[in-house]
Parts: sequence; C-alpha cells; structure tokens
Amino acid sequence: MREDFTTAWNACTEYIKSNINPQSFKTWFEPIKAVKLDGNVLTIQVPNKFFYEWLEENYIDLLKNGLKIALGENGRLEYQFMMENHREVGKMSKEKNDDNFQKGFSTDEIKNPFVIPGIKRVKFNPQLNKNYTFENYIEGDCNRLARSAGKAIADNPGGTAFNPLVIYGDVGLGKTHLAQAIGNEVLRKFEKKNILYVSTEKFTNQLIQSIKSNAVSDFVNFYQLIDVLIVDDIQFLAGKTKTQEIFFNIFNHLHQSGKQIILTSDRAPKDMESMEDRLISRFKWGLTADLQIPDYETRLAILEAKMNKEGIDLPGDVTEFISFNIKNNIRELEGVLIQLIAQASLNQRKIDLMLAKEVIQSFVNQLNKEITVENIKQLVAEHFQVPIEKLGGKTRKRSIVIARQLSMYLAKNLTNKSLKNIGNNFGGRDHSTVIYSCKAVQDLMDTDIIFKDTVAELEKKVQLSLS
Ligand SMILES: Nc1ncnc2c1ncn2[C@@H]1O[C@H](COP(=O)(O)OP(=O)(O)OP(=O)(O)O)[C@@H](O)[C@H]1O
Repeated sequence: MREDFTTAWNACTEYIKSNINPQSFKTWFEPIKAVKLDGNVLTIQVPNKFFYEWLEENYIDLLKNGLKIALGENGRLEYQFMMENHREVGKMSKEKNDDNFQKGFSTDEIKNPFVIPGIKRVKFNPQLNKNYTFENYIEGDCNRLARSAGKAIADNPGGTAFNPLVIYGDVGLGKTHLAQAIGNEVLRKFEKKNILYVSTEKFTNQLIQSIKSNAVSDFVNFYQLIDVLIVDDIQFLAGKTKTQEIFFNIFNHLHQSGKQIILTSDRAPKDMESMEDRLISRFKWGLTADLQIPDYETRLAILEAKMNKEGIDLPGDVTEFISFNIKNNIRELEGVLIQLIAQASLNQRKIDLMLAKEVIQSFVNQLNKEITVENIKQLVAEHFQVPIEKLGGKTRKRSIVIARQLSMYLAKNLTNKSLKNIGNNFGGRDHSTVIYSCKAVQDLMDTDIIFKDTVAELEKKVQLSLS
C-alpha cells in the first residue's frame, strides 16, 4: 500500500495539475516530494528556499485548494528544503549562521512552519546591528537632511521619493549607523518586511561564489525577494563590471516593484569612478544626502550620549577637550572614550585633562603644540562665520572689524607674540593698531555682557585647542 503522504500529495497535485499549464506544473510541482504526513500536517520537500518563496508568491491558492481536497479543511502544509542539490552553494561561506544567502540555501532541513491558511513568509535574518537606532543617532546640522529622509523612509519604505537613498560622507561619520537605523526602524514597524543589510564586499563575494557554483539566478532571485535592501560602501563596486551588471538588474527589479533601496558610499554618485553611467544615473533617482563633519556642540552631544550608554561620567573639561580636538571622525571620538576608560581602570588612573591629552595624542598627530595667531584667527572666523582672509584685509564692515579686533585681543593675551608680530599677521598692521584694537575690545566687554561671554567662550575654545 502506498504511503499516506504520497496519496495525500497525489490528490493535491491532481487538482493543481488540472488548474495550471503543463510547463508550470513540470517546473514547480514535479520536483516536489512528499515526505511525511503527521495527522493533518503534510510535509513536502522542495529544492531550495527560493522555490518555496516562489510557490508561496504564485501558487498559494492552488496549494490551499489542493490541500483541502486531499486533507479536508484543516489540512496544513510544512516545508523542508532538500540538502543534496545545494552542497555547492552551501560552501559559499565558511562562517556559520552568518549569512542569509548561505542559510537559505544550505541549511540542512530548515523547517518552515508553513501553515495554510494564514501563511507566514519566511523571514531572513536582516543582518542588522540592533545598537544602531535613530534614538542614539544624535541629530545635528551635519546630518539633518539624511536623518530626516531616513525617518520618512522608515515610516513608508519604498513609498517616498527617496528611493534610492544614497548616504555619503567621509570615514566614521555615521553612514552605516544611519542606514542600519532605518533598517531597524522598518523592522520594528513592519514586522513582515524582509530587510537585508549587506556590505558591498559580501555582496561581491556571494556573487563570485554563486558564479562558481552555477547559481547566479538563485542569487539574483534571493535579492529580488527583499523589501528593504541596504548596501554599504557601494564605492567598492568600482571596476567590478560583472557585479555592477548583476546589481543593476537587482536594483531595477526592486525599484520597479516599489521596494526600498538604501546605499552608502564614501563619495557622491557623481564622483564615483569606474562605475557604469547607467548605475550612477539610477543612484541619482532618489535622494543623495551627505553627512558632514559634526560641529563642536554635536560632537559633545554624541560623546555625552556614548557616556550615558556606558554608564560613565567624565569631568566637563575632559569631555569638552575631547570634543574639541577630535573633529573629523566619530569613531575616533568613541575610541578616545574607550581608551580613557581602559587606561583609568587598567592603570588605576584618574580621568582628568592630563590623561585625556595623553590618550588623544595617540589618536591625533597634529594636535596644536602651542597657540598660534593662525589658530585664533581660524576659531574667531569660524565663530563669526566670516572668511578668515578678511581678518587680514581692509574691510570696515562691522562684523569683520569686531572679529579682527577680537582676534588681535586674544592673540595679545594668549600668545607671547609681540605687538609687531601680531600686527603682521593681520595684513601688516602696525603695533598701534593692535593696541587700539585691544582697547576697543576691552571697552565693548565692559558695556556688553553678551560680547563678554563670547570672548570668554572663545578664550576657552582657544585654550582647549592646546595639547
Ligand atoms: N550622529 C551620531 N550619533 C551617534 N553616534 C554616531 C553618530 N554618527 C556616527 N556615530 C557613531 O560613530 C561610529 C562610526 O559610525 P559608522 O560606522 O556608521 O561610520 P561610517 O560613516 O559608516 O564609517 P566608514 O566610512 O568607516 O564605513 C559608530 O559607532 C556610530 O555609532
């Protein structure tokens, strides 16, 4: 007597066969084997995960009806993936459980609790780092546009004009954090969506492996099932013609299907070399948002947020000193904090300005050794938002005159330069002009309390820039 599961599956496929064309039946149902019937749960074996996804997307009603005929109203279906056919693909990565692509195709006996009715889609592991969220992504002028576009996407993935969202910026400015925060937020809000974060390097390696094992279409199909695809560091696609071509196809498919694409890069699409024009033009379809170097206040806020997370408290002058001196890379800002904590606990040292200076020395080579007139001019020009060269010029515009006089005042009080030398640094002015400027600043400080605060703030900034 034939086994029950074969009988049940035959009854099911009998119905399916009479309702689809022979070619589709041959392609999608002949390779399936029934392997078990447990009560009203029929287990079938399919060649791979993609196969399963395809059945779910395209033939679910047929399967439901067929199963009803074979097992009655309460019939349920469970899936197993075949192992034998996928050894090749299974070799794709040595890391275990690291990679969806590998997992989807190679895991021995993934059982999908595929229940009819009320079918659930199999979820990939999105490969997201849970620590990267919007809550701990501090907002500043440097990232406002990218951050708010990211939030809009997280509310409506694939449904905004920001598709793709290309986030670009220098090393360590938070591209990965922001891209993953979007992924985590989508995951939280839309539990059913398939999200995947992948680095360009991993994407390329997967592709190479799939070419070797003759499974490129499986690779493409896998990526085409994703609802929110996040690809990090796409500048590494440069010069990789085949990877660009496949990525182009995946991009088009996802975009046309209203799926969200988020890309990060260390440069703007227009500056990407050795990249096909058709890809670059697609990168420009949505929004390209850059991350700039955060200003002092934002760096301080980021540092304080990290301290909160670590549960530590540093003296104000230390946090100010770090934030002032580590300007270009937030990863370095965190690095200094970690070093400080490590030094303090390993060497039993108190965290103070002295230790902070030592630690920072190992991160930044170009700490200022002494206050220079040039430093002062730079800080004052930044503060008043005037071009630095105007400080040495002839302009009599009030904001520039004040910035110029204040720079001279600070140079006289904070450096040991002579009046003549200071004057030379301001377009060859003579020593009496420097004296006059210092007096003008002093008078203004005596009458304008806000100006006095500004001078104190700038003095502090100049001193913080000292190592
Ligand atoms: N606005 C921010 N608020 C809080 N933390 C931030 C912010 N921006 C960056 N960081 C932190 O700085 C570190 C570096 O960020 P991230 O790895 O995202 O940078 P990246 O731009 O992707 O760097 P790379 O170019 O090296 O890939 C991370 O730990 C991240 O959490």
